Amino acid sequence: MVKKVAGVLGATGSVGQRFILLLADHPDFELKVLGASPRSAGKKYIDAVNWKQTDLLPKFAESIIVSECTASAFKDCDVVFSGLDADYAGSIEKEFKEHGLAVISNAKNYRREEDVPLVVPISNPEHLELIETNLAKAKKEGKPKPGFIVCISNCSTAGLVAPLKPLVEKFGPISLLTTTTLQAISGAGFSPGVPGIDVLDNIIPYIGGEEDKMEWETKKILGSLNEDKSEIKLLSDDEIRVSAQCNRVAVSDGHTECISLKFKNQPAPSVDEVKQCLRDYVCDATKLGCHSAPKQTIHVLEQNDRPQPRLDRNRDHGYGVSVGRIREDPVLDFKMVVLSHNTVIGAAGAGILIAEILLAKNVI
Ligand SMILES: NC(=O)C1=CN([C@@H]2O[C@H](COP(=O)(O)OP(=O)(O)OC[C@H]3O[C@@H](n4cnc5c(N)ncnc54)[C@H](OP(=O)(O)O)[C@@H]3O)[C@@H](O)[C@H]2O)C=CC1
Ligand SMILES: N[C@@H](CC(=O)OP(=O)(O)O)C(=O)O
Repeated sequence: MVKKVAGVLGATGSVGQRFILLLADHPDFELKVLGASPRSAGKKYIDAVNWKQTDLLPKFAESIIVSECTASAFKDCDVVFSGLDADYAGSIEKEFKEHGLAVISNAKNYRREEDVPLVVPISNPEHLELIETNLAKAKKEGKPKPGFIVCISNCSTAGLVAPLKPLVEKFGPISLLTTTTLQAISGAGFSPGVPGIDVLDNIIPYIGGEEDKMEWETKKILGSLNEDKSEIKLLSDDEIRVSAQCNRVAVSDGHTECISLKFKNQPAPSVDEVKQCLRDYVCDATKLGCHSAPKQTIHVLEQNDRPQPRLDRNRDHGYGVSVGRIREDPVLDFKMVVLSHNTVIGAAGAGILIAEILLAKNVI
């Protein structure tokens, strides 16, 4: 198969660097165009980037000349992944969409737009049907293939919804949900990033905007498409109440979340039924045979002291989510600890898995 041409916006950042690692030797995509700020544009990637990954910079990327983030520089791309700073993503991604490009974005700017799917690929890939509906409509009207934006969720939201989706599918709605996060420093990006003096020997009990994003995005991701697949109906505050508290901790990669939940339907299932439901869940990307899809979507861990970021974040190459300490909660029904790799299934990996799903459906 001829590989699709891919580009990465924000290629020098925390998410951008992860895209480069995950797209090296990818069977479906060939990464040809890298974009970053005017400070980096015109330089060889190796000279523009401050590489911070524990894996070495892949050779193929070293000598690519960094482009400015303009649609003309990316015009030959079948898909453009964005890891842009949100201060700049809004206008750049809009221009790309208007030029007919397919953009899969990590930035928050368009997540709340009605015609933009907000997708965690292991949880709600069906929301991508919104894009298919728009493309079919344009085709029927004899218009050229339109560009589009798909948004990836906030990285903590991705970990949160991963166990919720199978539970809701099997046991019905969740009415109350609380989460307390312990978030890795790579989540704060590299420009400038969290200063060592702030985070070492410390916990920072505030991440700007994060709690609101988790509380809102969960309602869109768990919402459903209307009958003609043209709109996503968010869950209302009456259907689910979500409360998030977010903390930054001195972990390099991997967001941990302590969650508690209550089902609407009572009596609630047993702990064993909850565990079995999570173990049995197979995400659509795995069923479709997507290259990066996790073999096991949710890893249910039985050891009392797991999951731990350093030990568990790379399960299924970071595309799988770990859930441990599943037990009854004396206030709500259950509590558990969830761990997800914030720059893989919470960011770049999610973008690649979305692209693989869109490719399987002939959208890109
Ligand atoms: N890190 C994470 O775990 C997650 C991040 N996100 C989101 O993904 C996006 C990227 O995050 P992250 O990688 O952490 O951020 P970084 O700060 O590490 O990287 C930002 C990128 O944006 C580029 N940039 C900055 N200014 C401009 C400009 N004027 N024009 C074009 N490009 C510019 C930078 O290029 P240069 O190096 O040249 O300055 C860099 O490549 C953000 O929107 C973030 O909120 C979402 C989920 C998880
Ligand atoms: N705020 C997240 C990462 C992020 O940038 O999220 P968002 O794309 O929702 O702003 C973190 O600090 O770990």
